[in-house]
Amino acid sequence: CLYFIKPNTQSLPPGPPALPFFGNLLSLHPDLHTYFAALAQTHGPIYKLRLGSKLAIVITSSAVAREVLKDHDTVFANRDVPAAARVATYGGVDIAWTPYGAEWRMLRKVCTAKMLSNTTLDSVYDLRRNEMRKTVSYLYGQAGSAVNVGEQVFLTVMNVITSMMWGTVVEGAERETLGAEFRELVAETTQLLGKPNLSDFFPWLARFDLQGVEKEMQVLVSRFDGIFERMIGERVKVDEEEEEEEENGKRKERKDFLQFLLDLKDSESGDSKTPFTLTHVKALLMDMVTGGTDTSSNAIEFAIAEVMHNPEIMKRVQEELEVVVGKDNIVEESHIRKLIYLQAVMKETLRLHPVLPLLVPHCPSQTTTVGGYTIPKGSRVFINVWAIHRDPSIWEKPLEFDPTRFLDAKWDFTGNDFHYFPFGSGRRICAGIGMAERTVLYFLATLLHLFDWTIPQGEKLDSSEKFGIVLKKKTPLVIIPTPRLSNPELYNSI
Ligand code: HEM
Repeated sequence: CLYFIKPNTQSLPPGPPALPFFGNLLSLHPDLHTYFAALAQTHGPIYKLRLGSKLAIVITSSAVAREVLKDHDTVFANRDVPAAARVATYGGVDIAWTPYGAEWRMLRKVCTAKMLSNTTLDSVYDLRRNEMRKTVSYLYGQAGSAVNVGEQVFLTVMNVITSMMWGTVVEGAERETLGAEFRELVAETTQLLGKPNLSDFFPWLARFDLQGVEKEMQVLVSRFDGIFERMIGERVKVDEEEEEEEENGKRKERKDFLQFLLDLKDSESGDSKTPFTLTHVKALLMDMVTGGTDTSSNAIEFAIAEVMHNPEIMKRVQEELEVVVGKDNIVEESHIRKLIYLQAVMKETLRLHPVLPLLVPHCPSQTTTVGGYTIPKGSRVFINVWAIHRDPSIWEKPLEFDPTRFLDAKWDFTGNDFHYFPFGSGRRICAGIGMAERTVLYFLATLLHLFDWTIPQGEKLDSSEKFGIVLKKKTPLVIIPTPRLSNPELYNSI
């Protein structure tokens, strides 16, 4: 009898009826995360959609996510690279899009063991601090007027990232111009990456680039590339000029990413089978500017909006800051580990608004059985972490913003618990967790310690979401800062 109720392991998962040729493409809703969650109510924790000739699998349960990201981690540690992403990353040679294998392992190692390791991140704290202080001083000047917080935070995160990349090369006015150019480029790139592209749904049409997405992306990439080339060129020139000083022992020690990557490229110590090339340097820089900016800044924006929504929570955050940091002091990164409640606020923000709500889609390198169904090689697998984070069978009052659920330290960012994994899990887990934690917590702590925030008269606070490659707030958070502390020096201590 058991034989009959066992799912047929040869069958594909269920799914909504599909049209010939287009499949389910025409009924897709732009807010994919909520649309996918609604379909799961009818079709269950694992279902299929036909997007043109591409098979998409949507996973909406903690147990099935575990099968994919843990039990079959190696098989699913691959990507189905969209045409636009391939162009954006020098042919997909960055960390996020490289297939699972030796090259990816080498890039990941460069990134996590060196560039984004705690030791390296500690060593460039000054750069983060400087940028944060500049923003504080700007906000102080804006006291009483409405400020677009997301824009300011994005700008600051972008400046932090670029100064970590090549902080010691670009200074003064050039920094400002470069920052603005990057902002525009990143916005256009993410927008283009999120645009549905026929080339991805009908791969045999890809070579025609019917919507011109690849062509547009190529233009953006050449602009990025121009900047990367210029930075690398300037760095190499300065290096040569300084060779003499080095002989006299006077050469300044540089510790930014660009220097680290260039040294690595030139060193013979790399793995000879998977050499680290100039293209890799550029693709990694690209990952940093596109992957590291929007994600953290949107998380910060959501966190401030949620805390403002809940005055009791704001009070508790500010009380903790007064105890740990004090009223005549500024927040330093060293305070963060003692800000237990604020850490819970970050976790709860990423539960309710995971900024990559469907992770970065995974792709099995061989046909595999998951949840009793066949997932064919090459399908695009979406894991709806957004829906799992709101699953009422896991979370009590899932729609309520309540940081206390994280106070007993039960959940962390390691991806070991498939009830909570905003950074993903397994081999492809986010490569920038340490950096994201530092940035989000340091920024939140500083902004909430130094300022009270109010909504302009007649405006309403809301924390609704708009789907994109990165989940954003539907309406930007435009709010008024009022200095909380009496010592003006705390606001101008650059
Ligand atoms: C709040 C901030 C952030 C969140 C929530 C976040 C989340 C994620 C998620 C969900 C993934 C995909 C995991 C998967 O494939 O299953 C990812 C991948 C990645 N993230 Fe993040 N991220 C954040 C910030 C950052 C930062 C600051 C950096 C670097 C500076 C970064 C670099 C990367 C890279 C390189 C990957 C690709 C990893 C791979 O494919 O091996 N992220 N991130």
